[in-house]
Amino acid sequence: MSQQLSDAQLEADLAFAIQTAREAGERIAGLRETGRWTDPVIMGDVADQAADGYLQGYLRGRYPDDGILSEETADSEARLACWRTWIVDPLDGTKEYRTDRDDYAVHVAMTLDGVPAVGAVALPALGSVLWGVSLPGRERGGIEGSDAELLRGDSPEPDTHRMVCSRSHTPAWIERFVEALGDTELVRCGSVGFKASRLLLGEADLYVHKTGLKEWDTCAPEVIARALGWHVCRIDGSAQVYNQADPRNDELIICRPAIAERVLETVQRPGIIDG
Ligand SMILES: Nc1ncnc2c1ncn2[C@@H]1O[C@H](COP(=O)(O)O)[C@@H](OP(=O)(O)O)[C@H]1O
Ligand SMILES: [Mg+2]
Repeated sequence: MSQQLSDAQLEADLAFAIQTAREAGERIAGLRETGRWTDPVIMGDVADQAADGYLQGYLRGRYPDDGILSEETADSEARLACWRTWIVDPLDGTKEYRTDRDDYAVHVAMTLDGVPAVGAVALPALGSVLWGVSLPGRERGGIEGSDAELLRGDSPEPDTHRMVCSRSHTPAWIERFVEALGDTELVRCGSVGFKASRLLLGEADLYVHKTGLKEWDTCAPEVIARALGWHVCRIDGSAQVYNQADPRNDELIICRPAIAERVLETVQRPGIIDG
């Protein structure tokens, strides 16, 4: 990172991420509550567009020189030249939103030269927003709209690990992985942001996914997990680099640093995810 973000700018960016994630989330929760759309797919599309329009309008107005990468808007290579790029998922966990479940989220993150910096994950059905700053040396995170305290990555390990995995894109290798890791039970739910929130709220310990993720799925959840000292990496152990020309990044591991080596050794063992 060649340039430095001032403390004042960091505060403003964080407040902006929290506010816009919360307000976009309130909009899509409200849309669903109206009961106006009886076709769940149409309702999901309407919510996607409503949240995206809101986020894009706010972002373009406030930060006209920053890059934007959103799941719901045609991509532009202009963002590749930007020091600051916002990466947003207006509705993560679309399938769950459509089926009246609580496990969906709005993600708003900001990256600096591809490094995750600021993030907010709104959980509209729960009325809360998790937030974080993951810049090295300036890490901090928390939750608004809830009395809960977020768990740090060095919090004690339970004897049996609870691993969150996708409800609707459950990979075939997951049972092999869980058996090889031992003492692990599966918790299936939607949305990357919602899954990361399970770890930070003490309801799960580990998240491993291999295929189909995009930068907007992982960026804001990664920021918050890193901000609280959780280990976040790809399946080969390397760090995600954001604002790439191809937003498909596929993989994500989030776990406590204390078990990172064991998780990586198990997931990389021949025949586990490549079998
Ligand atoms: N195998 C796969 N193929 C396509 N998309 C996938 C995928 N695995 C995860 N995703 C995407 O990652 C997000 C979280 O998935 P899941 O809820 O299954 O964990 C979803 O984003 P959206 O809901 O924003 O489309 C989903 O589309
Ligand atoms: Mg998504």
